[in-house]
Amino acid sequence: MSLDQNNIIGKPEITAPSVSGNKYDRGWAVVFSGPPLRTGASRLSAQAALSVGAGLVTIMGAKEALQEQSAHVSAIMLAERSDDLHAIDSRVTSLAIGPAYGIGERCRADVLVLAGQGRLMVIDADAITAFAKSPATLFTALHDQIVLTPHDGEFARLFPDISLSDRLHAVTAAAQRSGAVILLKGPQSVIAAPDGRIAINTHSSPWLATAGSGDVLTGIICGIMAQGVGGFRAACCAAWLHGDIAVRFGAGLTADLMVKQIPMTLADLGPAEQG
Ligand SMILES: NC(=O)C1=CN([C@@H]2O[C@H](COP(=O)(O)OP(=O)(O)OC[C@H]3O[C@@H](n4cnc5c(N)ncnc54)[C@H](O)[C@@H]3O)[C@@H](O)[C@H]2O)[C@@H](O)CC1
Ligand SMILES: Nc1ncnc2c1ncn2[C@@H]1O[C@H](COP(=O)(O)OP(=O)(O)O)[C@@H](O)[C@H]1O
Repeated sequence: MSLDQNNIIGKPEITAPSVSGNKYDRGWAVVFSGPPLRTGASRLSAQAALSVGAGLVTIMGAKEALQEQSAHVSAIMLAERSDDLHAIDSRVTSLAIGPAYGIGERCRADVLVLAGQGRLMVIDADAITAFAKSPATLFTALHDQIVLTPHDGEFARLFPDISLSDRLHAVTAAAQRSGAVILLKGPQSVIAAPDGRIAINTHSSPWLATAGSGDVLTGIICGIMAQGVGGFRAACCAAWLHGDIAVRFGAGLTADLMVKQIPMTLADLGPAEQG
């Protein structure tokens, strides 16, 4: 990934798997499932994470939710969550929580425990909204390898006093306050890190604005992170790739189709270096 003098994100590079490597070398992403009848969003995230190159992807959730997930996925693994989220396998390299997760106390507790593990992580959707009344509690648990991916409504819930009239300023202030990377979604998504780095993705199309699109973005970030890419860079690369899918596809794009387009988008990033 490159940035020009205006901090506009350029085409990312991908690293090909090593000839002697195995799937664990490409990382292991865990995506948290929503409850029964709300499992689709996390499934989109998990499918995107796998397609973008994570070596393994697990959907973790309650047994009833996994029974629903199991009717739809094959390569993605399913794991029943235990009450103690500290017990997640130490080989897991990235986490994603939020898409259709529910916004109750369980969500807040889970986010805080997971954020405290120091892993690369994406916090999206309900996992943002759940902290609307207590953003400071969330911020105390965050670190600079966590990416928050709010749309404007979610941003206003966490940062009600930060005006979105100047989006670059708003995202910079939010990253500094939260201690995490902020990816503010929109026609031109803006990404800022707590250390002051900032980037803008202009490679996009309005066809990206469709239900579940943000859930796919969350999965792309998590899948890139799984492979060892840090939070800011993973967010920038993912925003470009997500936009590229829509630029190529145009009319009729749906979130399900976005996942299927990921290999085509990656194929055009070559020639890949061997990792
Ligand atoms: N296939 C699925 O299962 C899908 C599940 N989804 C889940 O549905 C839940 C609700 O997500 P939503 O984002 O729809 O709703 P939110 O709960 O975030 O609230 C939507 C409201 O936020 C405000 N808002 C302000 N700016 C906005 C913007 N740029 N985009 C959207 N809303 C904006 C509007 O008042 C809007 O009515 C999340 O858990 C999400 O993950 C959605 O991602 C859609 C697809
Ligand atoms: N007008 C637009 N042009 C380009 N991209 C857009 C536009 N509006 C929204 N997007 C993108 O579409 C995605 C919508 O995500 P989100 O609001 O989380 O939807 P959902 O909750 O349905 O998944 C984001 O990646 C955002 O950047």
